[in-house]
Amino acid sequence: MITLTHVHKSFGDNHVLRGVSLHVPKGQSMVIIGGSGTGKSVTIKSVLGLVEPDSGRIEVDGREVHEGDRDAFLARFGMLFQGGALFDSLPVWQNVAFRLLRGALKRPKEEAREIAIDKLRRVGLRAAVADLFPSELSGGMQKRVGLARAIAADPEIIFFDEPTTGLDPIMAGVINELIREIVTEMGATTMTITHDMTSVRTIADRVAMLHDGVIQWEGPISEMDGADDPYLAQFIRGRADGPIEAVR
Ligand SMILES: Nc1ncnc2c1ncn2[C@@H]1O[C@H](COP(=O)(O)OP(=O)(O)OP(=O)(O)O)[C@@H](O)[C@H]1O
Repeated sequence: MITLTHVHKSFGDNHVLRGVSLHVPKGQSMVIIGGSGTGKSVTIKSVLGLVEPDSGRIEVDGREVHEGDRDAFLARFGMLFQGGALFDSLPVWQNVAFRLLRGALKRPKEEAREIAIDKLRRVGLRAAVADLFPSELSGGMQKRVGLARAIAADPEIIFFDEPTTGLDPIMAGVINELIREIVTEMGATTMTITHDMTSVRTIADRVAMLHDGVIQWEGPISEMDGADDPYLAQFIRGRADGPIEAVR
């Protein structure tokens, strides 16, 4: 499980996180929503230890993220980056097996390739795709490859950063369904950032809305539509009128 307690982070005079407290129970899928620039990425980077908070605590399974061995800590995470973030110079299978070919999770090359092909199949891609290069794939296929890479090392914790950005609505739906299935079958603890309300409804067990540097609302997806928080209501219905200032 992941617990953030009163986390603050500023960049110069930009006070982004102003006391974020959030608990992600083990095996649950937490989706973080909120306007552009509200600090969703900064929150996730803080959990990964890529951004150091100015104050507050972040614990994974009761342990401060900055304590202990960094390699062993990062080996527990999988990450699907915004835009796929594949290496153009590497064939697909080496992208998928990237972390199995080096570092704490290193395996023999043949085994790493087999795992990559197995994960590609899991996300609906045939084995022949393994030897293509990312530039030869459509955006939807690249997203699947990114997903296969995120799950390659069977991580306990997975982060999804805008998993459907740039995809058409049907492909976005396919990726959302795939993420939900995989998360359920792996029993992974996940945090997802998205602006896509369809993703929220497909992927989330719980939803947290970040606004003005704090978690404005948090609860199970089943309670989201009926919640009487005016900020949440405005955001999920995409209304220009409400307490959140829309800059036009
Ligand atoms: N390394 C950094 N240095 C300086 N400012 C930063 C840095 N990282 C983030 N910020 C600032 O922190 C704020 C929050 O950024 P963040 O990327 O977390 O927003 P977000 O909620 O993920 O937005 P979006 O939905 O647009 O991706 C922004 O104002 C951004 O400029």
